Order: sequence, then structure tokens, then C-alpha cells
Amino acid sequence: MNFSGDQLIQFCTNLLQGVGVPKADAEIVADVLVDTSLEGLDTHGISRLPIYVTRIQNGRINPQPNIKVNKTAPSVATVDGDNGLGQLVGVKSMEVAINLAKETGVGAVATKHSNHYGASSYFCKQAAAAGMVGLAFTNTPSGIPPWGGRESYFGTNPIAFGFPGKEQPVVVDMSSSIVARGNIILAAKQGKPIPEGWAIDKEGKPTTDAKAALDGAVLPMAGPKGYAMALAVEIMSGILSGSAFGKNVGWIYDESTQPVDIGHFFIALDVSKFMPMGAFIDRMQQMITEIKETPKAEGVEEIYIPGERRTNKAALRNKEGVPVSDQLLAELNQLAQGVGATILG
Ligand SMILES: NC(=O)c1ccc[n+]([C@@H]2O[C@H](COP(=O)([O-])OP(=O)(O)OC[C@H]3O[C@@H](n4cnc5c(N)ncnc54)[C@H](O)[C@@H]3O)[C@@H](O)[C@H]2O)c1
Ligand SMILES: O=C(O)C[C@H](O)C(=O)O
Repeated sequence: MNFSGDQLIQFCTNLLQGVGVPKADAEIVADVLVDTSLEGLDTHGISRLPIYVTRIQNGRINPQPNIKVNKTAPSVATVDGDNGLGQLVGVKSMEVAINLAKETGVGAVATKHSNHYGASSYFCKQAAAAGMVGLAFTNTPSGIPPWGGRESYFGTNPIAFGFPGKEQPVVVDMSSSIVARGNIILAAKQGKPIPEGWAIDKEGKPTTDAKAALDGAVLPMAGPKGYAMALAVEIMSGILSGSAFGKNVGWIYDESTQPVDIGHFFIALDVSKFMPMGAFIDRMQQMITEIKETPKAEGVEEIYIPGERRTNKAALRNKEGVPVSDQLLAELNQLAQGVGATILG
């Protein structure tokens, strides 16, 4: 069944309020999740809500965090997320980075004691909408082995950038793994195999069995370069923030009640402190036009700018609604009924 963005935001907000998240915070988290689903990232949008809700219910995530901001220098702050929902902590942290950058041109924020924050692109778009270049990094439970190892150590650690653009921001957002683990989680849920080359099992052997891959490891993107990128992101978001890093990050997918202690890092750069915004946008537009005019390889219909396909998908889903599988719908409605929230559909 398809649901509109507004229906989904209302539903997610109610469900989160049902487990004790204050309305204003629930609305922020709902907006991140639904925006992600609208953009077609079904692995990181509302499909993640059941896990967040059950983690709140079993005391693993704090529904009412006291998020503390400590400004340590004119352009620098640290944030303690108090084990709140990652989307909320992420939005608040990027807000701090943007405000610092408005003053000094640059804002850098290291965030600790957080949770899985979903798709990095949201926070980068938040910065781009404020006329900033935005960067977001996060670690996540181990998924990638160090190059040459056969057991995972690093998270699937995404790195993301957002740049203001004429009609839409340019957003580069990618995990350090060959695919985000969300794709493997989804395949395991649906009982489907995964393509060769994505993962190894716990013995370090290549596997196409999604469940075996979740017990094993996801391979880094671009071989050793993905490993190097995962390591850099781990340092930025885990080590520099004072959060857990590597194997010490809690595994989100078990029934433990211990906080996972994920860390993030956010940077905002005020474009207007480098050049007039109009000049930047014109230069961006010239680059985009030149890229689009590149002669196409055989069989290619269009050259896309990073983030463009997600924006196109959002335009489509804003018209047609977001498809929600029967399985996810049943899962969400069961949770909603359990906490007395309005069901979807
Ligand atoms: N919170 C977490 O712990 C966590 C961990 C890993 C990934 N993620 C999220 O998972 C999501 C998916 O990550 P991913 O690595 O699978 O992304 P992806 O492979 O879909 O895209 C990676 C990048 O390549 C660009 N791209 C891909 N195909 C393109 C094409 N044909 N033309 C132009 N650009 C193209 C995309 O715009 C994007 O910038 C991201 O939002 C990421 O932040 C989150
Ligand atoms: O799912 C995770 O553990 C992290 C991330 O969201 C991913 O999809 O890789």
C-alpha cells in the first residue's frame, strides 16, 4: 500500500509519542525518516522505525534525552546526545554546526553517546538549506573487516557532503562498504539472497546468504580504499567525539539493553564567507551543465548528479505516495496498537 508523506509523518510522530518521545522531538525524527523514505532509501527510512521503537521500549534508547552542547572554541562544539534517537541528536548537532559557521565561517561538532541516525544526506541537506556546505560522518556497529582481516571491525561508516545548488542541493552520501548493511537486512527479512561480492560469512568465506552475511561482514567499497575511508570516519566520529569506536560500538540488532554509544561528526562551512552565494551557485550550475553535456557512454540515457536520482524519486513519491510492504505495515501497526497510537491504513 502507498501512503502520503503527511500520513507517514503523522503516524511516525504518534508512534514515537506513544513510547514517550516528546511531540517536538518525535516530529523531527519523523521528518528525517519520512524524507528518507520519500527519497527512495527504503533501507534507512520508516523501515528502521520498528527497531528504534523496540529499543526505546526495552530501555536501550533514551526517549527524552537531555542533549548537552559544549562550545569549546569559536568554531568548535562537542555534543553529548544522552543516548537519544540518532536522528534527533543529528539534527540538533548540525544545527549547532550551522550556528557556529554563521559566526565564524566554519562550525565543527563532535557528537557522542548517540544512536543510529539513518541516512546522512538529511543533515547535509539541512546545512545546504542554510547556505552552507555540510559534511556528516557517523560510525555504526561493526560491519567491515580491516583490509586483510576476515572479521568485521569498522562500521559501514558513511561519509556525506551537501552543497547548495540552484534548484536542489548536490548531495554525495555513501557508506564505506560496498553496500549499506540496510540492503542485507532487508534481503534477510524478505528471505532473498544477496549478490555475490557483497559479503563474507563468519568463517570469512564469500556468501550470498543474507543471514550468514549479517553474522559475517560486509566488504568495503573499492577494496582497500573503502577500508581506509571506514577507518577515517571511525576516527572522526568515534575516537574524536569520545564515543565508542570499532568493535566497541554496541550491536543494534540484539536484545541487549546497553546503549550502543554511536558517535557522529558534523561540519558546516558558510559559503558566503568564501565567495558571494550567487557566484557559488552560478559556478555550481556551470559545472552541472558541463557534466550533463559529457558525451554519454553506450546505452546510457542520462548522466546524473549525485543526489539527483533521490530528488527525482522524492518528486514521484510525493505524487504517488511511499510504498509500504505488507510485512512492514503489519510490524508498524502491531507496535502502534501496543502503545495506543493510531494505526496506518
Ligand atoms: N547511519 C548509518 O550508520 C549508515 C551506515 C551506512 C550507510 N548509511 C546510509 O545508507 C544510505 C545508502 O548508502 P549507499 O552507500 O548504499 O548509497 P548509494 O550507493 O545509493 O549512493 C552512493 C553515492 O553515489 C551516488 N550515486 C550512485 N549512483 C549514481 C548514479 N548513477 N549517478 C550519480 N550518482 C550516483 C549517490 O548519489 C550517492 O552520493 C546513505 O544514505 C547512507 O548515509 C547509513
Ligand atoms: O545498518 C547498519 O548497521 C548501519 C547502516 O545503516 C547500514 O545500512 O549499513
